[in-house]
Amino acid sequence: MAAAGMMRRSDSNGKEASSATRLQLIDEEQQFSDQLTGFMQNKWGMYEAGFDYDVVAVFGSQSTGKSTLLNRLFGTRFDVMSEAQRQQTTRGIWADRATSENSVLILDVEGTDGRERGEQQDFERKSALFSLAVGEVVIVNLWENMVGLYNGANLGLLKTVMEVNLQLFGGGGGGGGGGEGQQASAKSKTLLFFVIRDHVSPAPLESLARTLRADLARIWEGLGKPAGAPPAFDAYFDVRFASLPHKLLQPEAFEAGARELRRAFRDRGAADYVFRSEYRRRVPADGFPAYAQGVWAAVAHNKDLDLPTQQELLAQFRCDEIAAAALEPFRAALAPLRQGAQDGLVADGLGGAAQAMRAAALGDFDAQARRYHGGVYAKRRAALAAALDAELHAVLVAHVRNAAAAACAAFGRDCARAIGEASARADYAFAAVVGGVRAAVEAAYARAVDGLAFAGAPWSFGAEARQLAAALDAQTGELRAREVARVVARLADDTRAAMADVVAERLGGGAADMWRHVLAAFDGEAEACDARLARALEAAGVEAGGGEPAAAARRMHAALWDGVAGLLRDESADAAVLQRLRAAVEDAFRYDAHGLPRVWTPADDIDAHFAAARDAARALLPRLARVDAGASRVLHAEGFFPAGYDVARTLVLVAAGRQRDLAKRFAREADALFMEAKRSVVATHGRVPPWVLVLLVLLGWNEAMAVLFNPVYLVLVCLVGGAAFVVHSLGLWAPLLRAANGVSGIAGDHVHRLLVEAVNRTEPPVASNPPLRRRSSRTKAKEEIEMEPIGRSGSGSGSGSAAGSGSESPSLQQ
Ligand SMILES: Nc1nc2c(ncn2[C@@H]2O[C@H](COP(=O)(O)OP(=O)(O)OP(=O)(O)O)[C@@H](O)[C@H]2O)c(=O)[nH]1
Repeated sequence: MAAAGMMRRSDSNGKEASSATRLQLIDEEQQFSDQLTGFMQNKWGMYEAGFDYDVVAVFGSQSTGKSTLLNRLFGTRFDVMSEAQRQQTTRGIWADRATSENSVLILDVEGTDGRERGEQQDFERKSALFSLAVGEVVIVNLWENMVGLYNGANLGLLKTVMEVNLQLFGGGGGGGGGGEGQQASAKSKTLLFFVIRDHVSPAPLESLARTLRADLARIWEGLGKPAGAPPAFDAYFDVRFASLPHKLLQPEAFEAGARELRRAFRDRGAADYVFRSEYRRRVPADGFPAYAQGVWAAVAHNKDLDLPTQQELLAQFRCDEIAAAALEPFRAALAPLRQGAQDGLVADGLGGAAQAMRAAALGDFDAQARRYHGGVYAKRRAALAAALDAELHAVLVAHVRNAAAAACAAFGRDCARAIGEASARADYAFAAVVGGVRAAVEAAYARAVDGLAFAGAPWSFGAEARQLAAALDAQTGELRAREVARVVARLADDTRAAMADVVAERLGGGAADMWRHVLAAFDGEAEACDARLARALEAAGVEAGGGEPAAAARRMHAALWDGVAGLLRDESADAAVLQRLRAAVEDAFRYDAHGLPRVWTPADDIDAHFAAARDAARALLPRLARVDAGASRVLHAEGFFPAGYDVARTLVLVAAGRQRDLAKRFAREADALFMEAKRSVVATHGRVPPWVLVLLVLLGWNEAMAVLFNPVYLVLVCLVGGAAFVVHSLGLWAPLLRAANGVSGIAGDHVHRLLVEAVNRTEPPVASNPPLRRRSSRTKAKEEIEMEPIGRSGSGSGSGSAAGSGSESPSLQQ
């Protein structure tokens, strides 16, 4: 288990006071600390450094002053062995940040010779692999007296460093990937910075450096190189040398040398500045914990440490983390937009917001993830973009559909309003009104979807725009059809109104050519309506010459004729037809050729006149019963009506059955007319002869004088005369006579019954001769009048004259 080496007390291990900023990255049990991320974020402040940080490790034999040197150079607080106790202090690998402004991570590696031989070689190799994989500068710390002595430990350490370096960076640079980090790591060089301690001999540093270079060359020559690996030592390493005086014997010189050396590690502007970009491993600081852990995991388990693979794994891990982090604020910002879209709202400026959200998420991702393995970064970025687009597109599509639905609703609503307002105006044009509304709603839709199909987005919403256009086209078609239907209905109403007078006049006249006039008027109206419809269709935006105008014209023709046919049916109702027949027979029978009323005389042949008038009226019935369509230019024209329109059905106004019924009813009414004529002859010419009047005067002279000279009689006569005058003036003679007849009949019957009873009382009844019930002649006549149908004399067609002149007219006999 990893352990943080924080707050160690000097009394427990003989070290100096510990610092809270150092971390035992790899402990004695070779466990990797799980606190590296926390240290980088919170204690060292390096997590956001990107590539702008450096890693330096120190190698060397145990207790050769490595920790002391690091603390001098970088201000770290690594444990330093107490000079009194002289025991190993650094176990595993410790890490701390330099106190300089530059972000420098220092790795204090356990000294060689610190363990048993087998264990030592194993850990030495592992720590070298790890340090070279994550660090760019390796400080090799050694005593001056060890230089040139072919000390086994130092030779072994250098050999190990070169071997693992070849393992890591040999072989042509490892796997590809093309990313920023991958390219850099494949070409990374390592700086071997030899610090010769206790340089007290007169041998100059250059001499010591030459010796060490010769050792390095000899070791390099003896190493087996991977196939394809650059053979030159310089392809992998830069080498620098420095020496420090003896710390105890020359403390001031030591401190001065340490300060000078410190400057080389801190001063970025110095010509000999140690940390150069070509040494960097190009692992982003925020990925360093995962990278270092992955490297150590591979090293600790003796797996092949393939840095490109490690960097790729790191990139995958970190890119996923970064993508997840980038998605969070994106989803938070998208949530209200999604809710609005689900609620059917249309948001303003959604395109800009969507683009900004998408760009922000990708920007957040790019800012961190682009430092990682290029191939992985590109894949993860594409995956992130796809995830963003999927979520964004769902919201945007819903939004676009809301906008389209709103546009359709607004189109229907605004068209109805605009048409209602404009249709009463003289310059009303359907196409212009609807076109204006459509332009407005399409502009509103365009504003709503503006910017939604921004650059880089894999959608265009062209299909939605086409669907909206199709929906608006369909709505326009429906509105246009309603407009045409409205125009057709108006034309039909106008035509019906215009034809009403013509129909009434012509059918009332009943002339033989009445249908020619009626249908000529209809033809004219139809032609006028054709012209009006053509203008209306043009205003409605219906393309001339297509099938639609012709179809509309056919529908209009049907509507026109339906209206007129309805008019004709109204005029062909039973009462109307009877009225026309009655008027016809009256006109012919009652009026002479000059239009003067006839006064019938006994010399007139009433029967013949009546028969002629009745036959003429009867001839009118079949004429009224059916429209003579042959008189029209258009009714039978090809294509005048829609297919399937049954014009023949509309031509029949009075069916055959109705005709027969009407003929009967007309005959009865005509007979009444005939009877009236007959009575008028009797009334007019049935006068008392003059000699009868003279005889009456002579015979009644004495009675007249008696009345005149008797006041009682005179008053009685005056009263009776006055009453008679009143009855005559009021036309009450007929009912009075009927009442008198009734009374007299009843009285007669009563007297007759009394007489029979009296006779029956005086004479025994004769069984063979039952008493006869004799009807009075008056009652019998009355019953005959009531029972004889008045029209019987006239109902016999073809025998009108015989009926008129014979005994079939009881009223005449009376
Ligand atoms: N002679 C000499 N002694 C030194 C020098 N620097 C440090 N020392 C002493 O060497 C001893 C070990 O110092 P450390 O810095 O702990 O050495 P180290 O290599 O880190 O030790 P380990 O971590 O145990 O391997 C201490 O007692 C130091 O005082 C030096 O330059 N010369």
